Amino acid sequence: MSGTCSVSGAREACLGSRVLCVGAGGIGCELLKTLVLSGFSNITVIDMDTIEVSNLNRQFLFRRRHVGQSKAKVAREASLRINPKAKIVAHHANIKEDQFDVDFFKSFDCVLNGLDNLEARRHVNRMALAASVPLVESGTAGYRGQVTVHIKGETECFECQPKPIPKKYPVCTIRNTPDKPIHCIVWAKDLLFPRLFGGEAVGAEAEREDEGKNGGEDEGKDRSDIEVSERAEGQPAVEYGCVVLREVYGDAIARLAAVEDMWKDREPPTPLSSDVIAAGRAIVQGRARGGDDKVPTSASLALGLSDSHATWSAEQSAAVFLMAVEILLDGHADRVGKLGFDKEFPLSVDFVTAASNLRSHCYGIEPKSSFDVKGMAGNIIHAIATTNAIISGLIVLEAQKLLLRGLRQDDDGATLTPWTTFVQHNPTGGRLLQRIKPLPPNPKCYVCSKAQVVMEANTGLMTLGRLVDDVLRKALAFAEPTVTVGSTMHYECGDDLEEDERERYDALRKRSLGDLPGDPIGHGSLVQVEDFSQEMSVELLVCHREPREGEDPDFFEVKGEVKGQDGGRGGEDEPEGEGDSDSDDLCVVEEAVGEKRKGAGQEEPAKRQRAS
Ligand SMILES: Nc1ncnc2c1ncn2[C@@H]1O[C@H](COP(=O)(O)OP(=O)(O)OP(=O)(O)O)[C@@H](O)[C@H]1O
Ligand SMILES: [Zn+2]
Repeated sequence: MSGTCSVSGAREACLGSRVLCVGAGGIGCELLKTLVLSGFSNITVIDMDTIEVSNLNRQFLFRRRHVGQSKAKVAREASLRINPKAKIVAHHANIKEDQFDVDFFKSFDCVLNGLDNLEARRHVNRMALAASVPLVESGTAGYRGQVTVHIKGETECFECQPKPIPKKYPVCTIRNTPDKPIHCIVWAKDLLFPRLFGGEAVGAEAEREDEGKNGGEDEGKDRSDIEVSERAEGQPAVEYGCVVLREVYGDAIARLAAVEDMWKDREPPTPLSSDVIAAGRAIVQGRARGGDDKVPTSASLALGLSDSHATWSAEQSAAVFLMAVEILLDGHADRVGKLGFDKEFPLSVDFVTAASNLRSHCYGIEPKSSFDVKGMAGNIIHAIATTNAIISGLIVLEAQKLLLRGLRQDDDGATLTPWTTFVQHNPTGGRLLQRIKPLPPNPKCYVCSKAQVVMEANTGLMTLGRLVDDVLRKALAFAEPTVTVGSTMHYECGDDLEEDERERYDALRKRSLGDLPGDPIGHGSLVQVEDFSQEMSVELLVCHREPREGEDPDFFEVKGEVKGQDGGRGGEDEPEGEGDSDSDDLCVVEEAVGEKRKGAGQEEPAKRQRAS
């Protein structure tokens, strides 16, 4: 073929292109449907998950009879029914597995993402770069969504811009000075619930302010320090629940309120009155008992509080609290000590709703319904099928342009320009979609431009293990990092290591950077980090410094373009959705926004344009 070809010929070739779809969830299902309806005939789909009942409302390739089956496989069958001529390959697997190596990615003409987590997105970004295959990335959060196009050397990669980090709350706000419902919810979920029913460390949301210390040997140590008596031998669960209420909401809050310094600029909390506790107990004791001995699945339903959108009075909250304590301690005795909050476990939602609302009551904060609490505690942004459908249409449009670009060399390019498109929540000027030109690659990006990464740390304290786990894997998203300084290889991983090598690396992991044999890592060290699975390498410049006052002694800061990705600082924005007039059915907790909207480019267009 010469430099030109007919439009219809190009179109046909475009539709025959090899397309890789990663994810067969909310976006993935819509995407597969749109691809086959548009005539695409050579599709590979990967998803590691099985179908759940909660997927059925929007992942319409799936039916109730498919619950428990592979999403990728069922999505393939359903798409084949739409277009039986298409060739569709399905993998029920994690995209990070070794079988999906760079050669695998090279076998496609474009990659289309319908993922829901940053880790997988970053991995696919690196694989697509290594394979020089264009990537169309997408994400939705409720009514919002975006599609971005990543072409190596031409547009920014997925990791060129720092992504918003998940919101963490200062632990002192959570423990002592809450002023928003979410603070009380995080307290109930991450501190009180584990204290009474779990053996787990506090969850991810209530973090120390001196971040960077979330992991390593200390994990599990940072338990709830809520002081509460143990249940006495033979003590009825409801009586014990009353003791907890008195100690945690009465005595502890009275002690806190007496610390005058704390309340100079804010209202002190009011301890929970014994009347409220007594009224709660009376409601529980007066409830109509069912004839059978079955353990109730829900405390609120057992008390006749069936409207999940209603907010309970303080007395009702006390009743649900006591009821949940009774059912959990007596009905689930075998699991006590191991229970964690789970948005699908109604008793934990009941408990957290009641416990957080009682705390809100003491602090003069508005109460929330169990529906709201479930969303906020479970970090749910309710997915909206229409947004997924719009986004999928846009992905296919961008994919078609990308593929045609390779085929129609006679085109002047104008119609085939890739766009970053945002689906807006509050359309400006009547426009639902807003598009901007993709930015060029960021020369400071360590992923696509090989820029150096600077890490500040206390090299006398930081262990090799922490460097590998928290810096390289977590903050920099390496899958299988190898660490070399000068001529010394300090660390490598992989399944093919000999036993003695593994032992040697395990021993080295415990040593501090400054104490590594051969070429220790100290101020000014240049560390070569390579990941053969991602075909990626970076040079890490280490700057030793002592911790600042009040800082975690084992801090680290990764500087340059990756700042904001170390789970460290920033992100002081107000929680989105909170206080929004339309937040009723859109429970947005910023943790979830951080995760979901990190999807692809996710800043509002106006902000990005200013930045560019
Ligand atoms: N590393 C991965 N490899 C393969 N598939 C992945 C990977 N990470 C995420 N996915 C898939 O991406 C899809 C994302 O879809 P979606 O956001 O609709 O999530 P969901 O789990 O189906 O729904 P929800 O989280 O809202 O209940 C999921 O089906 C998930 O299994
Ligand atoms: Zn980049």
